[in-house]
Amino acid sequence: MSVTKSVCIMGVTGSIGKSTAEVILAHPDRFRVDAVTAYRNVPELASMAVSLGASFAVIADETLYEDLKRALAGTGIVAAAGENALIEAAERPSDIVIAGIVGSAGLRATLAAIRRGAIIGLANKETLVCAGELMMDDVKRYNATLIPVDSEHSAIFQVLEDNALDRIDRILLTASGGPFRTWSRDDMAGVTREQALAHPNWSMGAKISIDSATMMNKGLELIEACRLFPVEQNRIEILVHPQSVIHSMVEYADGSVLAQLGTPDMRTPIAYALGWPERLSLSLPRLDFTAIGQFSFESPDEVRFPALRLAREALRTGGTLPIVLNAANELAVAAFLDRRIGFLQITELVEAVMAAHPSEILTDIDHVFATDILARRWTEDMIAGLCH
Ligand SMILES: NC(=O)C1=CN([C@@H]2O[C@H](COP(=O)(O)OP(=O)(O)OC[C@H]3O[C@@H](n4cnc5c(N)ncnc54)[C@H](OP(=O)(O)O)[C@@H]3O)[C@@H](O)[C@H]2O)C=CC1
Ligand SMILES: CC(=O)[C@@H](O)[C@H](O)COP(=O)(O)O
Ligand SMILES: [Mn+2]
Repeated sequence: MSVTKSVCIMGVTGSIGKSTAEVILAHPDRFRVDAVTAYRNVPELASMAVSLGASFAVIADETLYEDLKRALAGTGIVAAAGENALIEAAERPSDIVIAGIVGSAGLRATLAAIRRGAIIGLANKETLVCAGELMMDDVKRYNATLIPVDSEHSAIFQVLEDNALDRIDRILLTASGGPFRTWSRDDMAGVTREQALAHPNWSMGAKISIDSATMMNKGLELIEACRLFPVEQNRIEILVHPQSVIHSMVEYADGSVLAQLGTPDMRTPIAYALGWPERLSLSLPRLDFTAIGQFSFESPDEVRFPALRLAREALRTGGTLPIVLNAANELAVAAFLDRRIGFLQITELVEAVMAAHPSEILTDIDHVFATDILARRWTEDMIAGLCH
């Protein structure tokens, strides 16, 4: 007989948040939702809080507190707002916190969940890029459990044998290649927001969709993998696999390669994290191998996709450089989505900000937040310079 687990969903109005809600609603006997959070989308937050039967709902933008209170009037759900309320949501004694906020904005709340020893289903990869080593230290210190939700890292986690890190020869981190996998740099120069948002296999939020198009997503995932599974950087290979069916693979010392496969649907890794250490049942379409016909593989092209080279450089250099890479990328992607800069300028900006600001040794978590703020300022100045 399984116990009912309580869940906090950070970023419930987003793509990960909604997929999490679907898995939970399909298993009403297994889960109870305690807290839900969003940034600015009050109507969706209120409606999801009600349909999920949550007790506590947080809107991160403080100016929207009264709107949320009004939207929840008569429901018995407590409304709260602001960064401290996000932390409060993560600190409430739920069994599992799904970290589904986008960007480094999710870091304080994820740390709060770690520091109370929670089980965290981590989708919010930018937190590991910015503060990975400090986060992993805290996971150990506070006896927390981090279950990766990012599909590739979930795959690696699922095929990782106990205490096997020293018997791993290679981790093969698969990449779809994004919508411009076969495009030349010249052709990429003119792509529109709509073309860049149209991922060939996955339906996701705007920021990660653009990251997939520049392949910065794979760069961030490389850093994420090094933090979660501490093997040397050169043992992690990025492998382009346009079908997105093999979600990643681990090659062991005896030459055996273990892979996790599935349809490209985030409900599978989310269900794995929610159910862990058990597997939940999910009634999703199954893989039809004869319909797929063939799997193909390619090497990544770091010339057409410089984000891969930049992420490797940030990882190799370490210190504050991954924070600078991430902050510059977050702002550059937002500027592209606002049609203020072109597609190729996203990685050009990241490279310029990284080059202009040498890395420092990372001291503590306050240093992470201070660097994030500074790097955002530098990037904003560069974007303003480009747009005039
Ligand atoms: N989508 C996917 O399939 C996958 C996503 N991921 C990772 O998961 C994370 C979430 O991605 P995704 O769901 O696509 O993103 P979405 O943009 O769809 O959703 C983001 C969520 O975070 C909230 N949010 C945004 N900014 C802030 C902020 N400053 N403070 C607090 N909350 C905020 C949004 O609220 P509001 O709606 O009010 O703006 C929304 O609930 C990302 O880190 C992404 O890289 C990883 C693998 C797959
Ligand atoms: C679903 C998921 O995990 C995404 O991170 C996905 O990997 C994006 O696809 P790319 O392989 O194109 O980056
Ligand atoms: Mn991924």
